Amino acid sequence: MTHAPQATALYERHEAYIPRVAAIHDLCGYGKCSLGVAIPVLSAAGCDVCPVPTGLFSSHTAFPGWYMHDTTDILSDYLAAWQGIGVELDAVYSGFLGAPEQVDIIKQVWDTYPDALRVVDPVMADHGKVYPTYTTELVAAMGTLADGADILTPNLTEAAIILGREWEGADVDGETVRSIMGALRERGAKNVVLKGIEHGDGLIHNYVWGDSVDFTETTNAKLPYMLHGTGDVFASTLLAAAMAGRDLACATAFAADFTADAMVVSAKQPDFEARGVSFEPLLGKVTALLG
Ligand SMILES: Nc1ncnc2c1ncn2[C@@H]1O[C@H](COP(=O)(O)OP(=O)(O)O)[C@@H](O)[C@H]1O
Ligand SMILES: Cc1ncc(COP(=O)(O)O)c(C=O)c1O
Repeated sequence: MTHAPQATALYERHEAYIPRVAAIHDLCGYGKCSLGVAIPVLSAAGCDVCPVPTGLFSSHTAFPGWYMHDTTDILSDYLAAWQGIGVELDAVYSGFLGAPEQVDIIKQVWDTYPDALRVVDPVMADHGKVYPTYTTELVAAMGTLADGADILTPNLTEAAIILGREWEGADVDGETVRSIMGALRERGAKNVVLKGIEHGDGLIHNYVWGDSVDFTETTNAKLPYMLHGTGDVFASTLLAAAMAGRDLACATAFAADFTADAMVVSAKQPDFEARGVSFEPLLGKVTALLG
């Protein structure tokens, strides 16, 4: 007998209610990523997005000569002021961070809002390499944040770092996928979405597994180019679908399809490989999640 994967929604959407999401990411002046993706995508899903900037960047670090301003010093007062005016949150979505102290600040936010959904995109590395602004301390701290997530969305490099394992490239077999996801769950992550796996079949595979979803795989044709910002588009659309009341199997499939569609739109723009992923014309698909 075959067993159809089961999944239950992590967030129950009530028709007239607008959920509030704290988006804890950097702000980039140029390049499609982080808050520049999270704010429009979650807003299109009818969420009230409250940004917490972890840093200010002139551009995505894929561009040479980028400038960064670390905002760690302002964050405690910034968040205390929210408490002063009684801000309530339904979800806390963190991504690219500027310093290890920011992990403690996010854990304080979790403590302040114990019922809010904790979504951790452990943005810190790709293709076996840590991003240039990430120190050893920040990488270690990010691992502890991953352990407290309700939804954790690492790529293979980030998963290997969190688990202290060797990065084996993007082409890993099904047994390795289960072993990585099982180990991340054992450390404490409730649901894991493992992104960007290849099995040499011309497809990109994403996997989701956790307390609220049986082990499920989604596949998309692998497009013959890479663009910066796709990780943020994937995580933001996944959360948009979850906040619209979709279960994580549906949300993962939605995110993978949306990201691939955005990559196709991007390829029609001038100089597209430099400008990163363009998703703006597709935001109506996110709003349609509410229909
Ligand atoms: N070349 C591609 N073709 C199709 N989908 C892609 C491609 N690159 C990325 N994606 C989609 O975007 C998701 C996020 O990928 P990626 O940008 O590699 O994440 P990260 O930046 O966090 O490593 C993938 O899991 C996949 O669904
Ligand atoms: C400033 C900044 N923000 C966010 C990201 C994450 O971007 P991506 O979605 O391309 O993984 C990066 C990656 O290098 C970055 O440099």
